[in-house]
Amino acid sequence: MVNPLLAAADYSLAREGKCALKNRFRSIILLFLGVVLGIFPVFAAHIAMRDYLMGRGERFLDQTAQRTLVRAETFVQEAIDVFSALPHFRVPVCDNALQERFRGMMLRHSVLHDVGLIYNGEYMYCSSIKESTSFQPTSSQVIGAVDHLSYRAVRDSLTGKEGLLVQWHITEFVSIGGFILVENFVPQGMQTDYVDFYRISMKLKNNETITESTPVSRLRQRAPFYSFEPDPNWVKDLITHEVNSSRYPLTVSVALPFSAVWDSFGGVMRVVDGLGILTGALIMFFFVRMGLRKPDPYVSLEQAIKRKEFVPYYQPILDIQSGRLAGCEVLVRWRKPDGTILSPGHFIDVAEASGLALPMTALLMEQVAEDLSESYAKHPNLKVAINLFNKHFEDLAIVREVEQVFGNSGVRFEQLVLEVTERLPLENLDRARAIIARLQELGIRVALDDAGTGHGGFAYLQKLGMDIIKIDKLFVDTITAETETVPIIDSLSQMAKGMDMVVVAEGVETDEQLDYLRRSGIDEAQGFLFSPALPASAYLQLVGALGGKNQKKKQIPAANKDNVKTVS
Ligand SMILES: Nc1nc2c(ncn2[C@@H]2O[C@H](COP(=O)(O)O[C@H]3[C@@H](O)[C@H](n4cnc5c(=O)[nH]c(N)nc54)O[C@@H]3COP(=O)(O)O)[C@@H](O)[C@H]2O)c(=O)[nH]1
Repeated sequence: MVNPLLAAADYSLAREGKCALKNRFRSIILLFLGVVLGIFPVFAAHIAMRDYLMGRGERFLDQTAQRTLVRAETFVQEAIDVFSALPHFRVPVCDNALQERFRGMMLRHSVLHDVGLIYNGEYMYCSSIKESTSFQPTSSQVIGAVDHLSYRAVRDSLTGKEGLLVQWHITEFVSIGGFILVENFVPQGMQTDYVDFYRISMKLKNNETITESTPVSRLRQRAPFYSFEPDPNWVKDLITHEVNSSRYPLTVSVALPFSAVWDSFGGVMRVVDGLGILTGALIMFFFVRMGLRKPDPYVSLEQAIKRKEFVPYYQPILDIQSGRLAGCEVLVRWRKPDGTILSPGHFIDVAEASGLALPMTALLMEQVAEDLSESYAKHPNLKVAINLFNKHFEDLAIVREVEQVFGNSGVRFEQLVLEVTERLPLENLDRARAIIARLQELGIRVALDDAGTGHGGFAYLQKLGMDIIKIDKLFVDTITAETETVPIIDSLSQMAKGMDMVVVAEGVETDEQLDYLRRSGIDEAQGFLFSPALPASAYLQLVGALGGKNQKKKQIPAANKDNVKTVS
């Protein structure tokens, strides 16, 4: 049969393992987040910059298209203004006077490459330049916005120049024509980052191209004697923008390869990418650090005290001469919100070093009073031992605290034992003595814990005026079946008896140890042989079963055996 009390202790250890697993899971999640969130800024910076550059390219195209269209509209308007000044109500006679007039118009208006009469839309006679100019329509369709006006794309057959022919119709067959050179449409010398990359084309509304200016054609214009190898990439991945004229059947479309915009920002992009990588690395570093960092123990303890997560466990102490339950020692446990139970080894040193041990003890005392009041009021012979820290012996605060907590509780001062460890030296023995004396005045007993392990020894016992001495497990462990004598236990026992002190042995685990201790006259003992530290409910059950005033020989649950142990 498994001892249920030890099973409870095993369960606690299992919970501790579960807690470590949970922390590891948290670290893995944080590391994962670090990697994911760290990569994010690298892409985000790149995409944001791409969008910005795309917008910048589109703005440039829009401006260029608008400027080109305004320029073209101005030219066309100028030609129409010139024609409207002519007497167009009758077919003019091509005489010298008319030719002179056309010549004058052409010279005054640099926009016009030629002006003349057009017959049947085929050629220009009465031209301002020569007797007649023949031209080839490059557009199959004539487009007119107004009845007597029409527009068509043409090329001068003599010079090969492309242009827009604006015609003012006088009769069905005769019209006045103005030949505008489209090379003038495209704004020259635009100072932009992309001047050598964009394509600009002007179309009539029927989609007939009047003119198109490509990076290659512009370069040829600038340096006609060089042979250019057009960059095959310039037509790839084009950003295009189109604007339509509301006055004339004209459309301007501008296109720019995105790579041109991208390349012009190569330096900036490298900086942005670098910043993205840096930010990503910082985020990654932050999360990785968080993932690998253990929570600040001080902060954790402080929060745990506020949330009252420290709870008392009670290890039964037995009178090994009579077999009666003598009381218990309070051993702190950290009950985490997820139910994990941590033993003091995980936090007691930090609590002591940080000073948080004081509020932790205050919290424990309050809970002890709450847990035991009812039961201990019925069993005044039972004691409860509470461990104090060395810092408790620096001022009288502990006396006030004990009075406040237990003064009105069911646990009387006479039932209280306060333990002071010999392991750590007390700073000021006189002050400690005064504090102990005040506690004893109230009826509280004081025990020297871990006796024989520290440097205080006999001096502590004498100077501090202890009531109880607790022999450390270290010495109890040396007792085996073959042991005849353990000098330190025997001498401590004798000395204590001489000073009228009660002797308690700690960490009793075997029958042999129990026999030896009892033979040596040790009064009380605690240890896994009887029971580990128990939660309040289990201890109160035990008190209910064993703690009666007239206890006789009782059965004590064995810790390491399947049967039960009788202490006689
Ligand atoms: N100032 C305070 N110190 C405290 C408090 N609660 C505990 N402690 C000190 O922490 C140390 C570890 O305590 P814990 O893990 O609770 O271990 C105690 C017992 O569970 C253990 N024990 C008891 N019997 C046996 C046994 O038979 N075998 C075995 N292997 N271990 C056993 O010993 C510890 C009790 O030690 P002691 O206090 O010396 O009686 C420990 O130093 C505690 O003192 C607290 O509230 N305040």
